[in-house]
Amino acid sequence: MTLRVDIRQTLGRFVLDAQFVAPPGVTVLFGRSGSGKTSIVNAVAGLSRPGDGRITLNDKLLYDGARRVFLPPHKRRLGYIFQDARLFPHLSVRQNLRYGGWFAGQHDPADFARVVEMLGIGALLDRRPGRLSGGERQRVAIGRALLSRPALILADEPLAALDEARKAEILPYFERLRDETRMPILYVSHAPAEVARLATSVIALDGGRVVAQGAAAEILGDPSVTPLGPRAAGAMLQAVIAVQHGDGITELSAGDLRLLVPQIAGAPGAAVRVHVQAQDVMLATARPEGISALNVLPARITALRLGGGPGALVQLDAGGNLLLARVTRRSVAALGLAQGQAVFAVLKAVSVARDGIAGAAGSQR
Ligand SMILES: Nc1ncnc2c1ncn2[C@@H]1O[C@H](COP(=O)(O)OP(=O)(O)OP(=O)(O)O)[C@@H](O)[C@H]1O
Repeated sequence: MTLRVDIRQTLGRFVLDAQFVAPPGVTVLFGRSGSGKTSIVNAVAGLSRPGDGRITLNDKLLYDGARRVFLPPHKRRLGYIFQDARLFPHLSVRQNLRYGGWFAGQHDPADFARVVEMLGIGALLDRRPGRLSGGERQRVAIGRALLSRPALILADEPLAALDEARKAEILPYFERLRDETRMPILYVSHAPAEVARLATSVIALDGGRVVAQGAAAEILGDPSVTPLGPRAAGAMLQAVIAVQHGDGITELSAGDLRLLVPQIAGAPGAAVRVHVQAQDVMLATARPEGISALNVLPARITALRLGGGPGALVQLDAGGNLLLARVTRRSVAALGLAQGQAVFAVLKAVSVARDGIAGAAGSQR
């Protein structure tokens, strides 16, 4: 699946002027509030009509301003997951799920059973949505979207209305959606941890424009792309489980790096992704001794971005992986940090999530 978007739209005083290509996988529209994420989703869904441009999904033309083509929403084969689950309150969970299949013109019992099992909603089938928790309702909404056999799922901040515990409950289901069904998803988020866990590619938005697009690790590791500001910056490393140590430590391998994290479940070889927030990385010009941090990584400075205030973002190459460190300008001057310099990165905290079919999940400090 490849979605191609090239649209211009004036919404009051806001001008959306966005061009991007969403390759297969989870493409996250990432940007602060008001950057135009929902406006793009609405245009792709056919809920709004851009003033000009073109939208295609594979070979299918959804919208073409010049040729006056506008495919109505129900002909676009899209599955929707909103912030609020929007289930039919008078129907049972089973009927809500069947509605998805009915919309696709078919009910495949094997498919139904597979989706119910994947989302762990078998025990809820006879309940009405009013008697479900927010997290359960959202799992049913994911199931309903899947069973409509869409060509693309649109997920507009599907976790935003949930508390932290419910978010942690739902995120693994989106990972399973990504890794097991390979369903293409256009996912709206302004939460860096969510982006680091789920994104295959990232489209960074600012003021209605695409400021960067590319593979998740590359965009998240770029100090010049900080849609939410440098405080929220953080890199994502793709790794595999290398060794399960007897003392409750898991050793990961990422490029030429070895990382130690508190134990996460999974067999050696299982793919994981590691989110390292820039504020959790300290820099030293010599290898620090007598330090409690498990991960002190040799690295090289590849870019430096000085902010307008007291802060600076430093991009590092550590064994072929991009990392970001947030330090003060004062430290940059005191340590004489410069591009090309060899340093040691001290990781104070990382979080680890599954990545790919054989993955494992967990989050550690
Ligand atoms: N129909 C409309 N008329 C006027 N202005 C609009 C309309 N729709 C959206 N806007 C404006 O366009 C801008 C982008 O809105 P949009 O909802 O796409 O942003 P967003 O990135 O999804 O934000 P959020 O994360 O808060 O949902 C906002 O400034 C909004 O006020």
